[in-house]
Amino acid sequence: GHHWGYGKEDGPSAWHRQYPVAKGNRQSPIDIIPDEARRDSSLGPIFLKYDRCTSLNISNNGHSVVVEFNDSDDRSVIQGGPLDNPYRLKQFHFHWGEKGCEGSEHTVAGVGYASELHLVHWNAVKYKTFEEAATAPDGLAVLGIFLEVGDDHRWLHMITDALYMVKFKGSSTDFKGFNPKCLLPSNLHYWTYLGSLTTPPLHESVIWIVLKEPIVVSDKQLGMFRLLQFSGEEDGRRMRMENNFRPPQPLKERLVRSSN
Ligand SMILES: CCCCCNS(=O)(=O)c1cc(S(N)(=O)=O)ccc1C(=O)O
Ligand SMILES: [Zn+2]
Repeated sequence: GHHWGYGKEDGPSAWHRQYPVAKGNRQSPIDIIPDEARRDSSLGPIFLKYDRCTSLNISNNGHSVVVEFNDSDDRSVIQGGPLDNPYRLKQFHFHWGEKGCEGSEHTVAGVGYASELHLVHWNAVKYKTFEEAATAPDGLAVLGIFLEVGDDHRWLHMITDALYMVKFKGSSTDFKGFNPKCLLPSNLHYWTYLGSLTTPPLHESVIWIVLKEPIVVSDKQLGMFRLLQFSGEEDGRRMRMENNFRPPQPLKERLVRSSN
């Protein structure tokens, strides 16, 4: 149908037809140029208070694999840095390529990583629901973490071991007790800028916080993500889930700031 995807006909270059904001002034991702980012001493550290986080399920939504969290209270929040309020963790998901040199959404001085993890948070102080926050200019805060290929990641297997249960679009399974703190790099230095969702509806509602230090995962672990399918179990054509990333968008009048 006329649903969006990552193929030739329904991919990022076509999204503007149904989502004109795709050509807006604060679209994501972007190419981050470290030398042009403004070091801002007023930017404090970010704090991830995930200790009481409650993961619920892992699912294949036809675009990525998503782990959802209980966001009915402030049990798991991100705060500090560029944020004026604590933002509640709602879900995390990944974007990846078919080979190691591309797959991330943000790039750094033109260089892509093999994958990018997005932890999506929403401003429950100012907005009553996630849906309302998702359309507000300061409604969402997404923490982006680059994945590069190297040794096995000691905790990522908890996710890759579950992927066979969500191979097809629309599948979901319980996924309790997972704390995404285990997916963070040792150093939380970041770049931050005002942007958007990187998938339709592309709302310009995201304060992006992109960590400078990637985490390391093995090609075998990344390969498990490529066993997922964009398509449903009954769909005739098999569609391997890979290259589910939007390319960098024009920076326009924006400034990227850097924590120390
Ligand atoms: C009310 C409409 C909200 C749609 C966005 N939902 S989301 O969880 O923030 C999201 C963010 C992103 S992204 N890459 O963080 O902008 C990708 C997918 C989704 C999703 O819908 O699964
Ligand atoms: Zn994303």
